Amino acid sequence: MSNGTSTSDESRDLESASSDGQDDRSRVQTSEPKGGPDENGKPPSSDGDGTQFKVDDPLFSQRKGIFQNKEMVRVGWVPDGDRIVGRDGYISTISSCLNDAVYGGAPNHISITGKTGTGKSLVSRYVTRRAVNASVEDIRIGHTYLDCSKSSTEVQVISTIGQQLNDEDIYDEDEDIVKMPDTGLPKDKFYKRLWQILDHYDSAIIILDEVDLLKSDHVLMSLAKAVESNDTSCQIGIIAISNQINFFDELNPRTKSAFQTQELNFDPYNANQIQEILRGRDDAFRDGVLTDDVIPLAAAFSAQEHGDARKAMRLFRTAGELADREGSDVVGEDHVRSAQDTLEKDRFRDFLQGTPTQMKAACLSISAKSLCSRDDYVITGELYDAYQQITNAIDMDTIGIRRFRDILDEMQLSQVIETKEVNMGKGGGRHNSHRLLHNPETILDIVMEDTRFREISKSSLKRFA
Ligand SMILES: Nc1ncnc2c1ncn2[C@@H]1O[C@H](COP(=O)(O)OP(=O)(O)OP(=O)(O)O)[C@@H](O)[C@H]1O
Repeated sequence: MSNGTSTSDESRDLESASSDGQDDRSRVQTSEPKGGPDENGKPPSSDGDGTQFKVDDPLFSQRKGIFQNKEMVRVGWVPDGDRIVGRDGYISTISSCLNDAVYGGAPNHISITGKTGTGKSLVSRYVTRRAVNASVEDIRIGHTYLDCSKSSTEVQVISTIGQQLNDEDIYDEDEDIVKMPDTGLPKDKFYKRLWQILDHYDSAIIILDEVDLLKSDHVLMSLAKAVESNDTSCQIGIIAISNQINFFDELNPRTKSAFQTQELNFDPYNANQIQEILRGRDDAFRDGVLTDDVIPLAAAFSAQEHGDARKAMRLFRTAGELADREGSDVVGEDHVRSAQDTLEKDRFRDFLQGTPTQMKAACLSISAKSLCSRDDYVITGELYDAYQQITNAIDMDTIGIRRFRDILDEMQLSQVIETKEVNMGKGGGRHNSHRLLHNPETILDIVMEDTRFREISKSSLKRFA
């Protein structure tokens, strides 16, 4: 199998792999000792500016790490086609939509929906890269990838696309170099500069990931109509990606009429496909370090969440990092379980960050219930009782049942809980009943990080349930 390339513009992935694909430990190992011996007779090294350091510095391990090429298990790494599993049909449809760009013609716009971790970004970036490489002589294809969760206003989108495409000196009609700042210009000037930059290309493929997070869809219309409006001669093809299945139906009608797309919906993976995806990256690890259980277990955890390859890749990488950190020579089942726990905590911490204290108290109440009761589902009234006891115990304001229901709705939307309606039988009526989708211990650990909840110990929770 051949290695793919990484793209520098990966923005959603916060993991810190080094850009050359080597982890930091292997770089320490390759430092060549220079200069005279130290007080123990060992040769000292220099970091190039004359600072001396010892090769056997106890801060750093001299052992070989778990990874051979950690970059390959970074979520944003774009592999070659032989490592892409089960996406041939989508690859073929997207490539036919982009085909005209290869000759400098107009690519078709594409809208892609699908659950998280179904390969939408990967396949879009992979096919775009193939199209750019396949362009016929003298045809220039510009390509950009933009994460709209980071660039969500119209100006941010325009300036980011302009900056990414402005990779060499482009001159305007007055022979001045076109510069694309982040801010400080009226909107029409941003657009003018973008059109000048785009004129430099025959066609451009613009990937807008998380497009539902755009503050306004006007920018989609402007880009889609740019040639028709004589703003630029560059033929633009937009690949717009969203997790929200209805996003494209809900566009403003004017945008929808300008932005006609080939629609694709990516299916989730099954556990076997996830295993295959991970096996396609096992050479990220050194030979023989992965025990047999690692890939099936990581795939099973990810398959529980609709077959999310993003989660699988994170588990795979984090398990390796944990093994590396504890100085283990192998990655085992325990590392995958700990990775699952770490990632779940991170995810829950992200969710709770910035939410009101009331949300934390509500989370605590359902965690207490699910720790102490054999019944998976708890009706709203019982949860509210537990919540009230908790807020009273720590002398916190208590919200009314209506607002509490809103909080439960929010928890359901964020997939912290699952809610169903239950019929309590004759005279009992119908009630909403809720089930925690996470490990209650994990949630307790995170909620307890907030000092206001510290006085409630884990052991005392039972009395609230
Ligand atoms: N078919 C596949 N073959 C190999 N690797 C894959 C495949 N699908 C996804 N991956 C890997 O899984 C991870 C997540 O994929 P990707 O980011 O493309 O998903 P996504 O659908 O765009 O997710 P999100 O909606 O969360 O952005 C990446 O590391 C990607 O390389």
